[in-house]
Amino acid sequence: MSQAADPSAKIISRDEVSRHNTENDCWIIVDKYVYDVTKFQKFHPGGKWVINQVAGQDATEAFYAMHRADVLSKYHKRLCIGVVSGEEKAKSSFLEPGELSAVPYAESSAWAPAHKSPFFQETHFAFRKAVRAFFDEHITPIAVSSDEDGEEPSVEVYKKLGKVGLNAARMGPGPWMATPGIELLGGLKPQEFDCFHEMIVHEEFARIGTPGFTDGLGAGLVIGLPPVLHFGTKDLAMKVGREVILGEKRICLAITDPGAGSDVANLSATAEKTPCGRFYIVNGVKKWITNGSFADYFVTAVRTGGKGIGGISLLLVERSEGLTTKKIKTSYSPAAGTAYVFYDNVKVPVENLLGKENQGFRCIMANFNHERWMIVCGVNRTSRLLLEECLKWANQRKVFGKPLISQPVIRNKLAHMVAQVESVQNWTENITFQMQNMSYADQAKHLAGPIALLKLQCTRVAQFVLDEACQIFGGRAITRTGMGQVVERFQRAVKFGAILGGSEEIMADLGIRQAVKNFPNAKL
Ligand code: HEM
Repeated sequence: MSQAADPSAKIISRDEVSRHNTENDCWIIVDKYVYDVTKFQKFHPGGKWVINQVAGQDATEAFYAMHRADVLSKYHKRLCIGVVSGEEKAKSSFLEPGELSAVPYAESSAWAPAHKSPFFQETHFAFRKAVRAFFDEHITPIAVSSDEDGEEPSVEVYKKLGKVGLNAARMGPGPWMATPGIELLGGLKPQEFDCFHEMIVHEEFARIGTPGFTDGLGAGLVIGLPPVLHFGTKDLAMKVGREVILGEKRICLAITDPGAGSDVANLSATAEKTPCGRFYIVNGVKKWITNGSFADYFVTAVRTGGKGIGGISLLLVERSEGLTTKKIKTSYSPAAGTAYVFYDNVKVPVENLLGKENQGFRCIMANFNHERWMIVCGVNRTSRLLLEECLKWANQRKVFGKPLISQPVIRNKLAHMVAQVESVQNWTENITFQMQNMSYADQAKHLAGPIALLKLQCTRVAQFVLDEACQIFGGRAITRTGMGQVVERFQRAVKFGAILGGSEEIMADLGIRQAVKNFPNAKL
């Protein structure tokens, strides 16, 4: 909370607070601030009785036993009437926008006190701070309620992200970073932007802690736009790239047929050329298309040739006559805009072919590496967020008269969570370094296997972390509001990463198949 927005300029003594100790005149202290909760009591979700018990008192300990710190930042402006005298300079319990968490392991090691990183340098530090501040100020305040209400992000939100380069950044380094009309955060120059800056962006999106709404914020763009930029004609890449990067239009990737799933080679949607040769006519259905319900563009996998991978092409289809979408009720938030896409004789200009006809499978596979790596960055950041929640909770929650963290069984759980999250982080940074130093084509050749295995490990770890987090939070982990809400939300989304972009089973198989390719006298 910035000082400018802080209504607590008035200095109030503890004595003065203690005189406001009745139901009709009720002040409390939390941290260094004084709150007048007289009117608020009757709206308090935990009831007025609990608040009355601490009227006129320092309620800091009681408060933190029951709430997340962000509850206070939400109500601070409305209820705060001053600061306790002599404590004006004490550190605020709120993080300033962009500030790092002081909880151990809440940030990756590059950001930990006294640590150094071979990968993250000055530009990354400034960039992370600015990106986080942007999210803290513009996105996080609407994220929880949008996730809960299933409200899709508006075009205005997309435009906001576009203006500061956060749509472009999710494509990775490339000429699109210099799209006119965007100004990168943290004073970063387009030519300085690398894969580690991109990693930061994916991580900060995930740190919001609302997987459904966060997917609504452009998961479709991250996987849908790269094929246009890499395999579309120059004109198409320029036009669509600009519109999507600036947030004026939304895009999604429509590969999965209801019947094919991970078995992409067997998809059945068709595209037939018109006799004049100028259009394709597309027919078929796609399912589980993230952002499909509000997308303007659909990068669609279609069958243009015979059976198997040799008959697949990739087409950019605009929302137009014959194309309709219908929302799917998923376990995570409808804010992700997950949808069916129906194609009924949709006419698509041949110039919208991405790559070559019947060679779409290659484009799809090349795109998968980036998608899987992006999933890893986001999922492991969410695991880390859960870890932070658990550390804070175990520290503040008292059971049997002692903080939860004083129980060896809880410390043991936390130790395994930390060890696993940090392992994935380090492997991810290594892979990111390889990506940074390989061409897009070389990445497809050399990193498909390692990225697949990394994704497998990452989503296994996420499920382990989530399972332990549930045990640590107990009933709160299955409650949509309150202390365990981040854990609860992740329970409804954890399988997303384990299935999308290739299931864990496919990832394991691909990883080993790729490795076997390089065996001398390979037997597979
Ligand atoms: C500025 C003062 C306060 C505000 C703004 C506030 C706000 C809230 C909110 C929003 C909730 C709903 C759950 C959540 O989202 O976390 C809640 C629940 C609750 N609050 Fe407060 N609260 C305040 C002070 C207190 C105090 C001083 C106590 C106890 C002495 C207290 C005890 C509780 C309890 C017991 C619950 C229910 C928790 C649960 O269901 O697990 N609150 N409060």
